[in-house]
Amino acid sequence: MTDAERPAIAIHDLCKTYDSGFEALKRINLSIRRGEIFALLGPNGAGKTTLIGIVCGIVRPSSGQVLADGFDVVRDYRQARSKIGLVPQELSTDTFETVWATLRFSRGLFGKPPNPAHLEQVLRDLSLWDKRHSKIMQLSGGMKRRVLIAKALAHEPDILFLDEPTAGVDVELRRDMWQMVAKLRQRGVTIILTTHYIEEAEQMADRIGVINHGELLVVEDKHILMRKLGKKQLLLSLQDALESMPDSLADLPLELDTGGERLIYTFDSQDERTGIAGLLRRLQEQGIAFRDLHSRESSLEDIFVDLVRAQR
Ligand SMILES: Nc1ncnc2c1ncn2[C@@H]1O[C@H](COP(=O)(O)OP(=O)(O)OP(=O)(O)O)[C@@H](O)[C@H]1O
Repeated sequence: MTDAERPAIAIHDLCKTYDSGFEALKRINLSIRRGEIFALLGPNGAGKTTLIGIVCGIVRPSSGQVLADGFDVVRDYRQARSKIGLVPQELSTDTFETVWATLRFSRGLFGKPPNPAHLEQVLRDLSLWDKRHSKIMQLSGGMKRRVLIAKALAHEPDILFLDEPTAGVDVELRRDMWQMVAKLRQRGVTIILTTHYIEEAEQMADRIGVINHGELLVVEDKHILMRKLGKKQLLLSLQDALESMPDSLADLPLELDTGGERLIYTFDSQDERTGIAGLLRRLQEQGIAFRDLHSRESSLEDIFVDLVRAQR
């Protein structure tokens, strides 16, 4: 396999059972391509942080194998880890050290020779250059988050993990972060992120993985996922509210919404026959009049909620 063909991360039959006996990951198989932005989505407790922890060598797998750029994360821990930058969820950066010293030290930990020009670039990209001599504990929460990212990039990793990068950050920082992600991607860095803001994944990611109860439910190209699992809906605002769905319409994929004031008709966006003409005819026969109608397509969030619900 050439360098270009080798996946950034290759996960084979990965299982994790914590000492408590809790099975956090159940035979995960996943290959992350070089240079892609991969969004890992899942509800609370799904196993995302456990998975990231294993890839980054923080959590020990129970069985299975993970390769980062070809290096086994357990056996070749140092080489594997040097390929990876991790921006963790938690802020554990409250130190007396300055921003600059922290970055220099972090780079040194990975055995990389000093490179002040690289560190300067990272700090400038994150609007932290003016703060380089500040002690980290004196920075604001948003600035500390920027430092976490800078720290993860100090050793020039090829693979970057962002665990809930935008949870609780303000609009400006969120925008800066996404600009930075776009820039890193242009340089060929592989980016894996978890987020509760599914809209962000919808905008940024090339591929989406959905995990729940330690199982990967889907891994798919974002556009294919939206096309395959996306539904379209026709929303009809009724002239007069209905108390309940008339029996005569029970055979249709219809729901009554907002106190009987709206009918929602769901159809498959791939299907040529939408059934809308038939629906409108039947409504007319029933004397159900509407004052407005519009259509909407399911968002990634709708698809995500459906997938997780279906597993339950
Ligand atoms: N050290 C541990 N011992 C026992 N169980 C654990 C441990 N760490 C995590 N778990 C359990 O494993 C499951 C997965 O946790 P994990 O943190 O990986 O989920 P997550 O998808 O990252 O959730 P969140 O979105 O809330 O961060 C949870 O049920 C959690 O309680």
